[in-house]
Amino acid sequence: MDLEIVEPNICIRGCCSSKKIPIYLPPPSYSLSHPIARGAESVVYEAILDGKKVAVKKPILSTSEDIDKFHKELQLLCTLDHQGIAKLVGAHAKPPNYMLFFEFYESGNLAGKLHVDEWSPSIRQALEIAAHLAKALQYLHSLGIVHRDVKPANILLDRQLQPHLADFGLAEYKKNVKLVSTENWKSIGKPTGGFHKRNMVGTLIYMAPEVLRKEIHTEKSDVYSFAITVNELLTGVVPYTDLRAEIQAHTVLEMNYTEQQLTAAIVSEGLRPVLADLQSGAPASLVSLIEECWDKDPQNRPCFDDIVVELDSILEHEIGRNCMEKALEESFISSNGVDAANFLSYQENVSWFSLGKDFLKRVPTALAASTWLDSSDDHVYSPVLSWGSFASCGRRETMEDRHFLMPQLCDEKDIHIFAIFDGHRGSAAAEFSSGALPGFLQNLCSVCSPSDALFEAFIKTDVAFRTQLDSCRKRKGAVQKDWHPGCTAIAAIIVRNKIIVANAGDCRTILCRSGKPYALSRDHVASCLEERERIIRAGGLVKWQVDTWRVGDAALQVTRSIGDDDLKPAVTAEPEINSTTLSAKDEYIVMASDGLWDVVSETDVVNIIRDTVKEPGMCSKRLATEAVERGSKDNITVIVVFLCPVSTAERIY
Ligand SMILES: Nc1ncnc2c1ncn2[C@@H]1O[C@H](COP(=O)(O)OP(=O)(O)OP(=O)(O)O)[C@@H](O)[C@H]1O
Ligand SMILES: [Mn+2]
Ligand SMILES: [Mn+2]
Repeated sequence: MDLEIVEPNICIRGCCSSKKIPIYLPPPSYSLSHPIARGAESVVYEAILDGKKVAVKKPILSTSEDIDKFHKELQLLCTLDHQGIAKLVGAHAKPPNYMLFFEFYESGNLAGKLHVDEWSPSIRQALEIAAHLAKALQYLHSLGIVHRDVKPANILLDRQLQPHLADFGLAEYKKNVKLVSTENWKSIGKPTGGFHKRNMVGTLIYMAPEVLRKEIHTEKSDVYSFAITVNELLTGVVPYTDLRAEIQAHTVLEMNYTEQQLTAAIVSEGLRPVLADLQSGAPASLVSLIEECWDKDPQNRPCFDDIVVELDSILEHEIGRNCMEKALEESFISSNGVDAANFLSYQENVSWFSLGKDFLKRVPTALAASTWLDSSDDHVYSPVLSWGSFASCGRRETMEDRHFLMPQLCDEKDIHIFAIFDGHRGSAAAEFSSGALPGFLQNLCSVCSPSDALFEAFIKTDVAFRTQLDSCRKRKGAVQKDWHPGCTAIAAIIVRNKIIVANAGDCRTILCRSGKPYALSRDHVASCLEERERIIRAGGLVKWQVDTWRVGDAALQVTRSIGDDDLKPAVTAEPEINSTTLSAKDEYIVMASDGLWDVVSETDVVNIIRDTVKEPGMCSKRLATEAVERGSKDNITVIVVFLCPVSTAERIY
């Protein structure tokens, strides 16, 4: 952006000057459109400057100290030029309007991206953001500047999701930082109850122990905040929001935990956020770098010169790994003969999901008028839904669970479908079913009731999968003859105030009604007498093997499933269907694969959700994490659907 510079380009006080950035933008060159953020100390607007979209930060000036602060921020910004730092393009540095003009970053700040958009970056994306950020901080520190407010809300993302460090409101030359004086604390906010509290908590979770003790802030304190931020990026969890019970409260943000308690725990007990876990794919070297960076002793934390080198090498390794996997896939695809060594990778390379999805042509949305809403009754209770999910492979090496969330089926705002498939003997059946079931349901919704549609869709999906598997077997060598993948399935349809759950296998759905859990499905396992008798009547074989009742030679524990063609028809795909009418007493449903229910009881689930921020994605994640911690050895998938509005205060902020 080449803007005309009016000489002398120096502020009234003589402290801010620049060769490139105009300090007195003439009012006709810009127009503010609307505020996009309101901070404690400023309002940020979207604006147009010389025909280009920009962001304008306009400080709230109430005292002469505030004007000093503006000059300091401008002075620093004029000296900075780095692609990892939010770019200042101009200023208006005289009364009555003090303003800073920045390049506009389209994807907002990292806090919003993670917790409002629920973006979950790949390991590679997270590493790239961390590396860019580390370089920006390395640059700042090389100029002798400490930022002192590194946190996701101050990291802006452009369209390509590259990070740009922003908000130099607290930045300072190292030589000028004496003590973190109360002056900084004063400037953070006038202590007006709720706001003050919220702002303090939002900030203090990123502050290093020495800063919390009001000792000196050094560049190592930025290293600490950087570590908390990168860990948040990897886990997607707001720091300290899923603390264990031993420390009194589960969530800081619910304010059970006072600032003083949290500060004390961080400073004296060495409390830190839950570290990113290796199961999620975070490289071990990255996890230990985070731990080093948040060491309680600033001297033990590495400097950004070292962090940059380390992150670059972790990133290179990660890219190398991705390339190798890709090369393997490609070499596989280009080789025609599929030999035994390739067999495993073949199973994984057939896209069973696409096969399922393309199995029948879906009805164009406009045509698929559902009859489910026809029996309209004007006075029925209508629940207000919000939903979220979380899936983890837990301690297993592979993930065989699949799930889908299909709110607003066929654009109907009152029809929602959610489903989980738990694969066994490979993930093929689960993958295929998650692709195929929605299409079948969509086709059936205009011709039969929701429960009939569910019943039919389960059967059709099972037949389709086994047909598909057969035709793969016929293509010579493609799929082994004795490979019989299967999956359990649970699906819930919510139509206005009715919920209908279809289940085949041991996934489970519960409804929390007046604070108590009610099962909306029954587990189909061989340890259940009724199911055992049904299998035998259908000509199947049930034996006590090792520790429990199991079906057939495959020794399956579940008695109903999609796929498992060696055990058909005894192991049926016919679902059992339950339904209920919802009222204001109904709070939420939880659907999960057996990986959760094996170790967490229905009552525990209700208790855990009670203590978790009321955000369905976070509740799902919290339940799955709990199951892993309790030693679940299985894959875990959880879907939480709230049935009544949850106040935003109880959600994230
Ligand atoms: N250049 C920009 N492009 C897009 N959004 C921006 C830009 N600058 C700021 N914002 C938005 O405004 C918010 C506040 O900006 P900034 O942190 O600089 O202000 P602040 O008043 O110092 O805030 P705080 O209350 O955190 O101290 C950012 O988190 C971001 O969402
Ligand atoms: Mn900020
Ligand atoms: Mn600020």
